[in-house]
Amino acid sequence: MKNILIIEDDVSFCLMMKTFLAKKGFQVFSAFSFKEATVILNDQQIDLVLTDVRLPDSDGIEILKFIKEVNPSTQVILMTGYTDIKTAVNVMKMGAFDYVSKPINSDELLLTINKALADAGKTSTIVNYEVQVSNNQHNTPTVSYSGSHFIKGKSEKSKELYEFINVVAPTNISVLIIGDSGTGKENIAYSIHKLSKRANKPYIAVDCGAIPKDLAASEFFGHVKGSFTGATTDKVGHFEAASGGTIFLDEVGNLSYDVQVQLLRALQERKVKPVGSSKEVDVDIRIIAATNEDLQKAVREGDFREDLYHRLNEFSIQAPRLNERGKDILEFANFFITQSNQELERNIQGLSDEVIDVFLDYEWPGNLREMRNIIKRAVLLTKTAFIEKSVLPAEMFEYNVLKPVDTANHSLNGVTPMTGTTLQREDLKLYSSATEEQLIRVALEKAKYNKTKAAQILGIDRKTLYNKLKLYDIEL
Ligand SMILES: Nc1ncnc2c1ncn2[C@@H]1O[C@H](COP(=O)(O)OP(=O)(O)OP(=O)(O)O)[C@@H](O)[C@H]1O
Repeated sequence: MKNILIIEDDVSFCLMMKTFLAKKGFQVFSAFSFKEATVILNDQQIDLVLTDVRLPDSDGIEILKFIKEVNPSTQVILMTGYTDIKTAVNVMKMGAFDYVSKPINSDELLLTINKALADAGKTSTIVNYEVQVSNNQHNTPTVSYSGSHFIKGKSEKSKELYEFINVVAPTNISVLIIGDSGTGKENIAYSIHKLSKRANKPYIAVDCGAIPKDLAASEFFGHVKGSFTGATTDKVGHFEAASGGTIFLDEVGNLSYDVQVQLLRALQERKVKPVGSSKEVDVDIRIIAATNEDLQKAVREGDFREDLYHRLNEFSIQAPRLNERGKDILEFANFFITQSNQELERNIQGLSDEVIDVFLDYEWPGNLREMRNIIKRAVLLTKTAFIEKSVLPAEMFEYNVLKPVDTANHSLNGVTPMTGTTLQREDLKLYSSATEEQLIRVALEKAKYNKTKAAQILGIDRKTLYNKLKLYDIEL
């Protein structure tokens, strides 16, 4: 039986989830604060932690750091409202498995938990590579990758991206893929490998954020039996395993300084020495790295070695954000609908016209990963043939209220009504309390602290606004 720890300060919600997961056959522990959680994490062998991103005494980043210190193989899933998506994405960069948006849908949660548990312990993936170029129902060229397919897109940004991929792939030069989380960097790396001369040799993807500092040398270079406590057998490292092929270093900015030194040496000398061994092993690898951090800044601040940076960045590719890919957005949406239909055995036909507008208008801060998650959830909840607005998460509408106002079309004191309608009175009720507080603060700011105007912006009456100011202890 797998052990799950829920960390959530909303007591009734926490208990509700506890009951739900216990019914699904898990052994469930719960904590209402970070402090309580640390006691449980120290005492119990926890397979998966389901945690709110924001707790009274801590936040997602601190929680993840602690968990990874106590037990690096514990999977972490974050629960988040819109205002915390940025934090959730940061925590994912540091090794959390995924995030689920509030309000939580139980089926979606269960799917994510099962996936995380099935994935536990993997810091690298060896991919089977049978590339086929095929056509999906939208006539978009796709490349097969571990049984699923990928879309290239037809927008200018997408064309430019694949031009770069095609140019650099046949060479042996190191590529640094830079881009926000969820933009498809891993897919780009794999496409380069597949189009290279090494296509029939191993492709090994290493999540640098998930490797504990102390084990990094052994993970990369291997070890011999008995070289340290726990080294009960010889182990081949990722470099040796990838020899002849490609190694993909995801989240390369997360490597500790010591490991950066060792990595640089291995890249320069093309030899590695397993921990505890006196023999060096020749390795022939092509290296592709990815980052969603500003590595140049990290270099300036002394956190990332300049020589390694240049070694990795012989050629750089910028992964475009989803909202820069124009009409490709709808192709990606159809692709994820087909994928979710298969996964969930549904038969959703597409997006309603209204949802198409929402999708084209939305910022997609979590890029392709966010779209995949939103569509999976919508496919699960949709009872009709087409996905309607009612099954989209509230954050897709909140986003337009909260995002900076930068075009002339915005009205009503800077609040952007979604798809041409004004923010409805009921809308505020959909939000979780943390988001609601944030919305109120933003509205007040936009209204220059004029309460009547702020109430108008929020679509509530002044009395309700006063009550909420009191509720959230907002002083003006
Ligand atoms: N071209 C594509 N077509 C269809 N799906 C894609 C494509 N590229 C990426 N995806 C999907 O989008 C999601 C995010 O992709 P991926 O993990 O490659 O992003 P990433 O930029 O590496 O993210 P992170 O920075 O968080 O590691 C995955 O579910 C992936 O399957």
